[in-house]
Amino acid sequence: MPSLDHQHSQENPQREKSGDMSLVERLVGWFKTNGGELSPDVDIAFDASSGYHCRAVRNLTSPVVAKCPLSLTVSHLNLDHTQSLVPHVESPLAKCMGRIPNNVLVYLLLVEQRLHTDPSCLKWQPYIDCLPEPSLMMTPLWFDKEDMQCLAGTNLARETSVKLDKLSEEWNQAKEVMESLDIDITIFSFEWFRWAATIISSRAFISTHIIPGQETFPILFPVVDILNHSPTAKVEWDFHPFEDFTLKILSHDEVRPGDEVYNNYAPKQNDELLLGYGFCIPDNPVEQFAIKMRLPPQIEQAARSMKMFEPSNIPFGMDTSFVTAELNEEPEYLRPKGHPFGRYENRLPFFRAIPPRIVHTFFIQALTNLNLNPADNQPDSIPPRVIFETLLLTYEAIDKRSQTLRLSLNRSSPFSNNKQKYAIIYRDGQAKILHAIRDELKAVFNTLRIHDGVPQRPVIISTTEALARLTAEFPSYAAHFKAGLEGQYGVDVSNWSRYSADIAVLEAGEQPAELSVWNLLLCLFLVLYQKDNSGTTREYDGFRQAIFGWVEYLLSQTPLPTNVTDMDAEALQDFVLGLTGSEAEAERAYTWADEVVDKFAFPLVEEVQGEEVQRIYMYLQIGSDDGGVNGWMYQDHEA
Ligand SMILES: C[S@@+](CC[C@H](N)C(=O)[O-])C[C@H]1O[C@@H](n2cnc3c(N)ncnc32)[C@H](O)[C@@H]1O
Repeated sequence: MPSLDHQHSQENPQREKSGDMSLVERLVGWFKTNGGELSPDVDIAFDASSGYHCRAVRNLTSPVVAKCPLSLTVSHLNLDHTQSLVPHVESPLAKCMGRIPNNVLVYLLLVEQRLHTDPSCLKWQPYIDCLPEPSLMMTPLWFDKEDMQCLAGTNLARETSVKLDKLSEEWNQAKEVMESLDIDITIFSFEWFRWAATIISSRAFISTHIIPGQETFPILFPVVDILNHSPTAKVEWDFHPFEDFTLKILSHDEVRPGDEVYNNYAPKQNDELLLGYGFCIPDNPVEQFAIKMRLPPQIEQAARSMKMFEPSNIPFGMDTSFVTAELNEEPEYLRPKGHPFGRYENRLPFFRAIPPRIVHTFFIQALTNLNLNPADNQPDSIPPRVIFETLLLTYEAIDKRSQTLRLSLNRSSPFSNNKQKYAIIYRDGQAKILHAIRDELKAVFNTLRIHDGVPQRPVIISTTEALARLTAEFPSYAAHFKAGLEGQYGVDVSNWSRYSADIAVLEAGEQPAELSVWNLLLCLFLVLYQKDNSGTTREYDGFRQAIFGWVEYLLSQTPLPTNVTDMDAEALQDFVLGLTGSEAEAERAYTWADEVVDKFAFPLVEEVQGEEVQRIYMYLQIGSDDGGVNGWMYQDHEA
């Protein structure tokens, strides 16, 4: 297959010169002669970064910038000889009507108009000659390997290959149909097919307003489509059905001579702009982060049978319309604070960035993780423990996603081309949103931390705080436990910051230890609690001691196991002072602690002196006091 450049330079050397003003003059002449209107106050200019565009040459005397009659439009309809809405073109492609989808037929028509050498077949030549060349195409469909690297970690990286696959499938099917109809396909190729698809995605309008009452299809309006996009342009699209389309600038008297006159393609996010048009808007105000998520089918089925998709069972005051909405492949969007579309209704401020369907998905998973029956939960009084689990699952998913799309700091190297420039604008904008939402969720964890004292509300703690409580409440047991830690893990327990630093280092290495420390600690806590209850050691005055309160809470969530794991109970003696009970009791305590850790412990990355370290946390509350209706969940936590 000859290369594109070679192919088109052979046919028409003029076409090499994008920006050639004689081509524009020819286009405008042709347009006006055939019933189009272009304001006398504007001209068409060209620059390398945004191509042809419209510019005011003087103050605008009227809002009308351009008006294109239906008769000049390009669409598959031109191949349909049974209609009289638009002129017909004589083309063998007419035989493909009904055999090739309309949106694909228009690609073939464009390629034919672009490459056919017989002038008598060319209906829109002045227009086609001004369309950007393949070498100027900027959408990811035209990215090379290096350009694609700029999209690494973004949703568009995948969508680009999905779109290319779909296009290639459409091309293969179209080719098959043309061959079966004995159409000469020498001028057609996938490369030109891709060019035509890009022309349509970057400049076609939808037919709905000019040809109402018919299935929607893409339609090109020559000259009107020369205006570039600005998200702040105030314009009116004035369609006269079956007649013409006029593009008007509202507040036209604000446009100064020399200003670019913009269209507004409607609020579009950078993924849509980049994929369809090949450019992006820096700091695009409507930018969101697309996310697709489904429950595993079995869990979804079970949840449905438990009526969890009934609107009356949707928690947190969320909008319930998603339960009846058609499930499709469309993504949903994470919305950062201050988004112009507003955020999602939710009684819990930290969930307002997240679409209700996604929160609901994690809510169901949270109930599953906690072995709770949905019927026991009133949607308007969900226990904080369940809220916390939902938050944790949401955070973990967003945190994981944000690992694959890091914030890029101090980008200093220049872009090697405009494709990369726009790809990076999009990529960095996406990373900024994702990390802002991750930080918003993470801020809740920061408020739930305690560093000292007996907590008066549910908390999250690492083994550092648990050991500190142990030292305060049971000093001799703590001393024994710490000696065990030093001996077994080589950590320095002489003060809490040294311990934290050492355990974090182990966590990052090949033998992470904090889960095991939790296991041992909880085992000790239980032993202490049981001793106390049996009245053999000391008096227990209920909630004044955090450790006993925590054990009671954990026992309410995870009862003592009936089956125990075999273990070396003697090894426990290095940590649990005076472990004189039966071996079976020690094994039971250890098994219980293991189950609790397995179910409730979670990793959280925190920043210590500018470095990210991972610690293992537990959610704990004292006894049954879950923080009440005005608890942490209803506060707005600053990221
Ligand atoms: C409808 S056409 C506008 C006319 C186009 N400039 C041309 O040369 O024919 C849309 C294309 O214009 C360019 N474009 C539009 N708005 C832009 C903007 N704000 N910044 C950069 N390029 C823009 C993109 O290449 C886009 O695919």
